[in-house]
Formats: sequence, structure tokens, C-alpha cells
Amino acid sequence: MEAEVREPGDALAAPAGWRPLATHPVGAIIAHYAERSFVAGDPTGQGIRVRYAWRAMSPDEACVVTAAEPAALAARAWFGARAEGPPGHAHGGSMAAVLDEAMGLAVWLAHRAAVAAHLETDFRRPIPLGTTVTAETTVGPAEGTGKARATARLVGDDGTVFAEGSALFVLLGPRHTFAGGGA
Ligand SMILES: CCCCCCCC/C=C\CCCCCCCC(=O)SCCNC(=O)CCNC(=O)[C@H](O)C(C)(C)COP(=O)(O)OP(=O)(O)OC[C@H]1O[C@@H](n2cnc3c(N)ncnc32)[C@H](O)[C@@H]1OP(=O)(O)O
Repeated sequence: MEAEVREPGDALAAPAGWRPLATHPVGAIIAHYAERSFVAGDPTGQGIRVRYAWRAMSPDEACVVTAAEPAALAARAWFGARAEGPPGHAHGGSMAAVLDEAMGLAVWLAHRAAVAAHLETDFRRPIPLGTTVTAETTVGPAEGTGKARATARLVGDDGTVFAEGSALFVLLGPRHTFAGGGA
């Protein structure tokens, strides 16, 4: 039997100063993919619920991007009973999945569509089920023939850092076939 887990209520709303991803011209396309994804595709389920947000970035921010109008991405994420790993707490795979997708979509917003080639996660504190956290992301500049590095962390509303991720993304070009789907 699943334990009773606190519902997020309004806690998934965009953080102060951030706007829902679908209100950004590129973000609306990204949101279309997020709607179907393993991570953010079940907005009312009992597993992970994720809602993305964006804000404009000033040119002097540490996160250097090459897009004409750089935008930063964050997410609010809630871990429910179906995300359980250790009793009463979020599965590490669910935390890594949220980090992965948040970084991936941050790269999409900063550069273009991309897939993860390498992903690292540090688990700092267990996340009690029913907790809503913020996924904060940073994206580096495009490198070489089409790569970008990103970082993300899951931060509680009291400032607790639950997990940190870093990843290398390969920016998709004509040689890639990810848009298709199916075998
Ligand atoms: C506007 C419309 C858009 C339509 C498009 C829709 C697309 C929808 C797609 C997604 C939606 C989901 C969105 C969120 C996703 C969140 C993130 C994920 O979870 S993504 C899923 C998990 N990732 C995979 O399944 C990748 C599997 N791997 C691959 O397919 C290939 O290995 C790939 C594409 C990553 C690289 O293969 P190569 O043939 O293109 O390129 P090579 O030459 O191998 O690598 C390019 C560069 O990257 C380095 N590299 C590659 N893999 C590396 C690794 N593991 N570690 C370090 N470096 C690596 C290489 O050394 C090379 O570097 P040098 O250019 O020579 O400097």
C-alpha cells in the first residue's frame, strides 16, 4: 500500500520572477516535447510532477550562452509515492531523471535541441516524498563541433541542496534522427 503523501497544491507554480515555459517562443516547442516525456509527461500522477519555467538573462550573467536572446530554465518538481526509493523518500533515479531533463531543456533553450551523452549525479540529502523542490540550471557555451555542458541542482524551499548534476549534451544536427520516434 502506498503511503499518504502530501499533494503539492500551488507549490509547482513558477518561482518569483519566472514565467511558464509555454510563454517563451522556443519554450512552447520544448513544452510540447515535455508534455509526452517520461519525466514531465504525467502532471497529475503520483510519480514525478514537473513544471518548467524560464526567465530572460542579462549578458553579464555567469552562464554564457550563444543564443540571440538567452533564456534560463528552471523547474519545480514534486516527488510522489510512485517515485519511492528508500522508504518514504525519492528514488535516486527519479532525482537523476529530473536533473537530466531540466539540463537538457535548458540546453535546448540556450542553444538548440540536444541529447545527453554523459550524465553525473551527486546525491546530497534524501528527498522526503511529498516535497517540492526547484531544479536550477546553468548552461555553458557551445563547444567544438556541437556540444554543451550543463549543471543543475535540486534545491528545497529552505535552501537544502538535495542533489547536483552535470552533463555533456550533444547538439542535434542533420546527422541525428531523434525527431522520428518508434523503432
Ligand atoms: C525543434 C524541433 C526539434 C526536434 C527534435 C526532437 C528531438 C527529441 C529529443 C529528445 C527529447 C527529450 C528532451 C530532453 C532530453 C533530456 C536529456 C536526455 O535524456 S536525452 C536521452 C538520453 N541520451 C541518448 O539517448 C543519447 C544516446 N547517444 C547518442 O545518440 C550518441 O552517442 C550522441 C548523439 C550523443 C553522439 O553521437 P554522434 O555520432 O552524434 O557524435 P560523436 O562523434 O559520438 O560525439 C560528438 C562529440 O561528443 C563527444 N561525446 C560523445 N559522447 C560522449 C560521452 N559519453 N562522454 C564524453 N564525450 C562524449 C565526442 O567525443 C564528440 O566530441 P568532439 O566533437 O569530437 O569534440
